[in-house]
Amino acid sequence: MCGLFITVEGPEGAGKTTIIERLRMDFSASGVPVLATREPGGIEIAEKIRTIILDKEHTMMDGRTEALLYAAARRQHLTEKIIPALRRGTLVLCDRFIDSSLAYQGFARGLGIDEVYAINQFAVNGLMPDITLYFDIEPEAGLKRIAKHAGREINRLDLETIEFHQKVREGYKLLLNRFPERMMEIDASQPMDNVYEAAKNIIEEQLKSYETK
Ligand SMILES: Nc1ncnc2c1ncn2[C@@H]1O[C@H](COP(=O)(O)OP(=O)(O)OP(=O)(O)O)[C@@H](O)[C@H]1O
Ligand SMILES: Cc1cn([C@H]2C[C@H](O)[C@@H](COP(=O)(O)O)O2)c(=O)[nH]c1=O
Repeated sequence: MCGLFITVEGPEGAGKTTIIERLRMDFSASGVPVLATREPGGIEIAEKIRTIILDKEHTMMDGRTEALLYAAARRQHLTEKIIPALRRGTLVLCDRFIDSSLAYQGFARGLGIDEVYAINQFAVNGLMPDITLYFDIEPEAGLKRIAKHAGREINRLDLETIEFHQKVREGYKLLLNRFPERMMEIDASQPMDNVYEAAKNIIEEQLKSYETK
């Protein structure tokens, strides 16, 4: 695989989507081929799965069903969009990936990080991100941001209890210890420009070491 695969993770309202869009525009303007995409979604089949998972009416959805649907959406997104882009040498910026499943379904939902990792290994077939930027924020602060964000639809996962969102953050902290070689933490409670600069610097460093390989 030739391109660089960067994922951005974190609790709700950490600023992932906003910063990815700014990175996409800036890298693209400086001539770097870049693709910004998201999970669950990014392509038609996965966007349809997203609608099913996040529908507020689906309160009866079983935790394992939820985990399998995220993994299925991921598989299709990888094969149809991410892998072809990486083969073309593109910088891929993906809003959430496998670590969301580990933190939300594995830890917060209580299915087990190892169990959810196993079903996801079947989905990704060994393809892991080169770098994962973890945007850290207290869930209360992140949820306040999205409540203020005009036009941001509130989905089934947003409506989970504050304890659930705190467990998501705790889950991410466990993952930082588990994958120190690829996961890097950024304080996302900082002003937007600082978060952006921190993310951009890390990616530029990666691009440099990648070019010298
Ligand atoms: N560093 C920041 N400081 C203040 N507000 C921010 C910051 N970053 C993002 N925001 C604002 O917070 C809101 C949520 O941002 P964004 O949608 O990028 O978060 P997200 O991490 O993608 O959320 P989710 O995963 O829940 O979709 C937006 O209104 C955005 O403008
Ligand atoms: C990929 C993935 C996502 N989730 C959760 C996290 C969020 O609550 C929603 C996605 O909404 P966003 O506004 O696009 O962030 O889905 C999850 O629980 N597990 C996953 O694997």
